Amino acid sequence: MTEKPSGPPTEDHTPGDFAEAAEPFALFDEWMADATRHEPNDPNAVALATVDAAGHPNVRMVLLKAVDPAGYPARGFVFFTNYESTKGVELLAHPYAALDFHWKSLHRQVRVRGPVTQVSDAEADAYFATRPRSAQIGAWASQQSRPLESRFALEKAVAAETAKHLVGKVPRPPHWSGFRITPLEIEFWHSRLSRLHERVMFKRAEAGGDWTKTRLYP
Ligand SMILES: Cc1cc2nc3c(=O)[nH]c(=O)nc-3n(C[C@H](O)[C@H](O)[C@H](O)COP(=O)(O)O)c2cc1C
Ligand SMILES: Cc1ncc(COP(=O)(O)O)c(CN)c1O
Repeated sequence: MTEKPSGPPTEDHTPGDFAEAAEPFALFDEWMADATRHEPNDPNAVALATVDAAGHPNVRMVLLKAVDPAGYPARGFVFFTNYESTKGVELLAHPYAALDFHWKSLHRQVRVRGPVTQVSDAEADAYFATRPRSAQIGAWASQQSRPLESRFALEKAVAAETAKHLVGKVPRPPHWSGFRITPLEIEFWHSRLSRLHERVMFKRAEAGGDWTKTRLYP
């Protein structure tokens, strides 16, 4: 396969030396803010890796909905899904995950690994309440990741749920909620010329612990 040029030289995409950062959360916020300005869509899209009961990896995209502010005990990365989906079942059985953000137009990648916890009902309710009504109905209608007989069967389920929730607020389905990944590792990657990329890994032994920072060969 011939390689297409991947845009302008990238030396200038990250002014300053991001290896100077003392801790990863502020740097992540900066990079997410840059992505929000530059990516054409879904700057918060992230690949989420889990493992199944056989120890086999699985990966799919989700949308990052929050990064906790400083001071939050299990400060981490939050997304929402159906707990009965494949990812939901895998995370409930083996609550450890990896994330991979790739902001193509910025030539940047951030990788995260850490233990996973369930968000509180209050957090899930608060986020669910912000979703468009049609997406709230969809959360009731979709048995995510289970076999669907036909598109018509889904449309019937949507119609039935719409009829059930004609008036008033749509409550959050009990099986629809969020997961929080509390990072013990965060790696920042920025492409440089000749594949001599910049990599900086932050690690800590436990949530709330001190970060160590290491440069890695590209
Ligand atoms: C850009 C993008 C963002 C997505 N965001 C979510 C999300 O936040 N939550 C979710 O449940 N599925 C999301 N999906 C769908 C998932 O990738 C996946 O198809 C679905 O959740 C089923 O995954 P599972 O069978 O591994 O549980 C997204 C898909 C794409 C392409
Ligand atoms: C099935 C599903 N659930 C949840 C989400 C999360 O995003 P939102 O809450 O904005 O719908 C997505 C985003 N594509 C999705 O596809």
